[in-house]
Amino acid sequence: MNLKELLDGVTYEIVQGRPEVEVKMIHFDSRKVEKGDLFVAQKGVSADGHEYIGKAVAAGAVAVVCEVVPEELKEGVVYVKTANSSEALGIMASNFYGNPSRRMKVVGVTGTNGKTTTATLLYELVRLLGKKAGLLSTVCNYIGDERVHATHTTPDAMEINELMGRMVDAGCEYCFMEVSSHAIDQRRISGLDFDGAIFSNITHDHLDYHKTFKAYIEAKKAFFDRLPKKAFALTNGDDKNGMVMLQNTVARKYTYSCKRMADFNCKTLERHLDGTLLLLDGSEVWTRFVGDFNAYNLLAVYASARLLGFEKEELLPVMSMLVPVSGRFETILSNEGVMAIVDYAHTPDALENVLSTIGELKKDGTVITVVGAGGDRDRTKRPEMAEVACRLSDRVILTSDNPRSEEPAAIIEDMRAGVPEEAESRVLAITDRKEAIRAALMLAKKGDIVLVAGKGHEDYQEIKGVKHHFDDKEVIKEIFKL
Ligand SMILES: CC(=O)N[C@H]1[C@@H](OP(=O)(O)OP(=O)(O)OC[C@H]2O[C@@H](n3ccc(=O)[nH]c3=O)[C@H](O)[C@@H]2O)O[C@H](CO)[C@@H](O)[C@@H]1O[C@H](C)C(=O)N[C@@H](C)C(=O)N[C@H](CCC(=O)O)C(=O)O
Ligand SMILES: Nc1ncnc2c1ncn2[C@@H]1O[C@H](COP(=O)(O)OP(=O)(O)OP(=O)(O)O)[C@@H](O)[C@H]1O
Ligand SMILES: N[C@H](CCC[C@H](N)C(=O)O)C(=O)O
Ligand SMILES: [Mg+2]
Repeated sequence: MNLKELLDGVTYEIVQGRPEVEVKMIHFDSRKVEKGDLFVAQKGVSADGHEYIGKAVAAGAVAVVCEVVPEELKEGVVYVKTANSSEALGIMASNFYGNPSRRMKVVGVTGTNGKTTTATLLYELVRLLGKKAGLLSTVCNYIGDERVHATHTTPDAMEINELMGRMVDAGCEYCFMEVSSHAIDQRRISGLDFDGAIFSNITHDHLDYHKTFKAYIEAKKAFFDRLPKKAFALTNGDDKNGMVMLQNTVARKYTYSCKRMADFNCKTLERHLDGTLLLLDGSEVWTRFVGDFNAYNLLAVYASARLLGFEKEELLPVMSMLVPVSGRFETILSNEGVMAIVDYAHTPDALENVLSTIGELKKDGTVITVVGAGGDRDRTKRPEMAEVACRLSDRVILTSDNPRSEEPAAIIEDMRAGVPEEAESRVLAITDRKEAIRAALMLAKKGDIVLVAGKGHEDYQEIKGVKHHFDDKEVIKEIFKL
């Protein structure tokens, strides 16, 4: 494709050369550039791509898109200046792959918690209704039935469009995707043609990246601000910041709520450990999901499907067929009657929701929580997570999550700061996650519940740059001898 076609929709200025040059591939990492490629220089968190323009050109780049043009220009290379390279990259990535998002109904889900659940259930729902669909999510990406390994919650702009292009080729009519706040801020989604956006909730997370809660809200809101008129903007009316998302959008605005008047409503009628009876849009529906927070996810799924044009009568029976996503409130019962629950709760709010749910549903017996916090991520959530765990469980074992580049013991110390004095005797710290899980399961007696939180579906533990195989469910089954 030639550079001029690629730049369609981008505001730019040609500083040197002619835009008719043929481009083989687009890269934003100089280390991947080969002869005939285009290099896009963007400012990142730890580096600035502009410093690698020389390397990219030396590797054979025929064109460079950047915000600041280098002082020395190499002859024969086209230099393009634009105000925001990441924004330009999104648009060019879409053009490069033939704008696949315009050829499907694309719905994005944003929010601190519930993105994977909501996006995955929408994907499952339309497939149960006989439609072909794709999914971009934390756990796994899907092109119809085909699984594609996921490295991010929202992939980079090139990968998004490459995957969407394959979805279109496979005949997918729908694409559901998680939209992380990092992705919005880094413009990984710019250039995409959305048909709908869903906001689940916003609570404490990612302050390492966004710095303030206000900036975190603004990042999420920017997704709604940039929606086209034809799209629906569906927000959680019960979240404190739900209406903020709709303030400046030109999209069609809708709300969902379990507590007040809204366009779509739901009420929990009965709570059980194996499911929940809901009053959804005025009709009783049995669902295989546990926890009031899942009523919100299911309501968002139902409302979105209605806004995509599906009828209530065809939707309700299928809502009962949906099953939980891997690593979200998954229960494993031992032969001795101890129940382990694996859940991906890795924020204070998620932990609070899951533990409150367990508290409401358990009969007698105690609750033991095994929890850690990720390294190289928001430090300020660590003591809050420990506080919630202590408040809502009888015993707590603090352990490692993905320490990444940090010292596991130091992360546990950060968590310890949130342990109230009264709870100290109920808290243990065991750095080795497997030993921590083993200790909790050994302490538990018949009727007790052990929550293993934070890693859910993950099948690895990242320590100092190396991903070691680790799977909470596998470990539990091994210790339970199942
Ligand atoms: C903090 C963050 O989000 N970083 C993402 C970002 O990288 P970065 O900004 O650190 O890049 P950088 O290293 O500063 O480099 C800046 C630029 O120079 C280029 N460069 C760099 C070195 C070089 O030799 N040559 C070169 O050209 C880089 O390619 C880049 O374009 O852009 C990269 C490419 O898109 C991402 O892979 C990377 O994700 C990192 C690995 C990551 O861990 N991200 C997490 C925090 C994340 O994105 N999480 C969210 C989910 C969060 C949630 O809601 O739970 C997600 O969507 O997955
Ligand atoms: N609607 C919700 N509100 C609050 N907590 C939720 C909600 N849905 C799920 N949770 C909790 O959050 C955890 C993560 O859920 P899920 O994977 O759906 O969220 P996510 O937004 O995709 O997370 P990530 O940011 O890591 O991609 C669940 O295991 C559960 O503990
Ligand atoms: N998408 C989230 C996942 C966190 C999962 C938890 N296990 C951790 O490693 O902190 C993040 O990158 O912040
Ligand atoms: Mg997710």
